[in-house]
Amino acid sequence: MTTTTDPAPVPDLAALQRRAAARAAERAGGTDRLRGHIVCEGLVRIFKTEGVEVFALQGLELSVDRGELLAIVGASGSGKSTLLNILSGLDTPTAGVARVAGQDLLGMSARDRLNYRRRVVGFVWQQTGRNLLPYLTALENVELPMRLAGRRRGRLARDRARELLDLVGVGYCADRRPAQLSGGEQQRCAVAVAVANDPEVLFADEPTGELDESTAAEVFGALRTINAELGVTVVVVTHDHAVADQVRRTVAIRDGRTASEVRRTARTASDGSTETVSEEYAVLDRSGRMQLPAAFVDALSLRDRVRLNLEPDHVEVRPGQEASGE
Ligand SMILES: Nc1ncnc2c1ncn2[C@@H]1O[C@H](COP(=O)(O)OP(=O)(O)OP(=O)(O)O)[C@@H](O)[C@H]1O
Repeated sequence: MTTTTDPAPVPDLAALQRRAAARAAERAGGTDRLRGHIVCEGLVRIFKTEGVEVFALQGLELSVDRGELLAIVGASGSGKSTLLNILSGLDTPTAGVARVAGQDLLGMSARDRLNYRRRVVGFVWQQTGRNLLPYLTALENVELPMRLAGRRRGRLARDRARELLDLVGVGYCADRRPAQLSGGEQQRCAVAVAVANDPEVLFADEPTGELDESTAAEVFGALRTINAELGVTVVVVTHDHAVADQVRRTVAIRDGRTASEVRRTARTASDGSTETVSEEYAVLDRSGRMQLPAAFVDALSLRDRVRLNLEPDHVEVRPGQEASGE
């Protein structure tokens, strides 16, 4: 439904669900796989502090399909937050390509960036206090971004806010302030706030980091619902294995690069039950560079250089020291 004052048609929940179905159909056709809803190519971010340069991202490659639910993992300092800050429009990369929903994040004007942050992407941060305003009720918190963007007002905003709180399972919290909610309830409200303006992509930085296991599962369930019901592409940075194990693809970042990824597929076992098969891949960039898993490097004490042999169906990597020892 649209009011005469609204500049653009505002979809209701049913329309968003239809849009999600259309996106799923488009995905099945494979066009998005080629384009990528989120694309990073050779992404570099250098921080300069007191004359010292820190390479937080060193040529990171990433492609995420429209409607995907992706987890990003990595040790502390590997560059996860730097990546998320860039993708959510809070920070600008030093070099490379970063494109989200067709928008080039390097060439954006300040005005485009504001619009991008209000309408194209939503975020949920680890610190619950960063997601919700303490003096507003849950319902008012969800309404606020709609009012700020001028997208929905009055009754329309209120009804939509209630729908979203219901969708993430915290409709009963509508009239409470954040201090009257548990950590998990606050984060589920934060998910509703983040999707209030129908973003294309939702970024969540450690959204379950401060929660116990069962509460974390509820918050992750809310992200999953948003992904499945509304077709929003969701990227979650997490240390939580329970979260990382539940998504189809987990990308691991090491030293500012995408090092490896785990893909999970469902398979029917011989007894008819469904089992999940996980396969780990190293990520190869456009120049043919890849990182060997740290465990492989340690197991064979690989260092400095390795020997490569091309075999008919694989590439062999052997310690380079053998040659000097001969
Ligand atoms: N504003 C900044 N100024 C200088 N260095 C920074 C800045 N932000 C990040 N870094 C450095 O960049 C690297 C990557 O940091 P980042 O916060 O992205 O890692 P992370 O994987 O998110 O870590 P954590 O899991 O601990 O949050 C680190 O070496 C960090 O010290």
